[in-house]
Amino acid sequence: MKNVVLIGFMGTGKTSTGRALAQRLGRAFVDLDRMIEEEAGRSIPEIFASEGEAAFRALEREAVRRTAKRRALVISTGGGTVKDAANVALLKENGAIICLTASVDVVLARTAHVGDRPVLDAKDAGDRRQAVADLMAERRELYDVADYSVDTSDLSPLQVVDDIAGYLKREGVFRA
Ligand SMILES: Nc1ncnc2c1ncn2[C@@H]1O[C@H](COP(=O)(O)OP(=O)(O)O)[C@@H](O)[C@H]1O
Ligand SMILES: O=C(O)C1=C[C@@H](OP(=O)(O)O)[C@@H](O)[C@H](O)C1
Ligand SMILES: [Mg+2]
Repeated sequence: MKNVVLIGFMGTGKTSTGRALAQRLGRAFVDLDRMIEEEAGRSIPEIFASEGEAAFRALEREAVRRTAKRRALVISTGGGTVKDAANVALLKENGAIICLTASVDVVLARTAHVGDRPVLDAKDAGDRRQAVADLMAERRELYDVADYSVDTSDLSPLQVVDDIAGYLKREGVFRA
């Protein structure tokens, strides 16, 4: 049984949609960020502040290594997980890769709370919209590894789940 792996930029809905999709499919759900937080006993912003991004990325690689070899999961990645080619290869080995996208303004609205997403906060030099636009442009090609993509800008989480479940059914990944 293949995993279903959600990738995409911050605020596209990977965590919330992944949880709902897992419920819909009757599959176990793993959010890599939550897994890292639970194991470290600290939040993602705390890990970034105390140990830096490189240390976070090492924890993320380890979380991917252990999770990707499991079966029949819905896995939500973090927005930067696919920066590492080895992470992508591991996740693809046994996973259907679904990319969630959203417009700059929708991402801006969904990530407006400063303090939750240290990568975006670090890039925000007073113009948060510009920070989102720049980082999104910088990372756009990384998300091309997906087998299927959904623009979530004008969809409710439920509609996103329906869309992905329809794709999986058509592809025969799950009897969704
Ligand atoms: N399709 C959607 N429509 C409206 N709000 C959404 C949608 N998907 C996610 N959200 C909201 O956007 C915020 C970020 O979602 P989240 O699942 O954490 O995204 P990600 O994990 O991709 O960063 C949350 O407040 C969530 O409730
Ligand atoms: O894009 C990134 O580099 C990051 C995205 C975050 O996950 P979400 O995309 O779920 O917010 C989290 O992994 C960390 O803050 C770094
Ligand atoms: Mg998330």
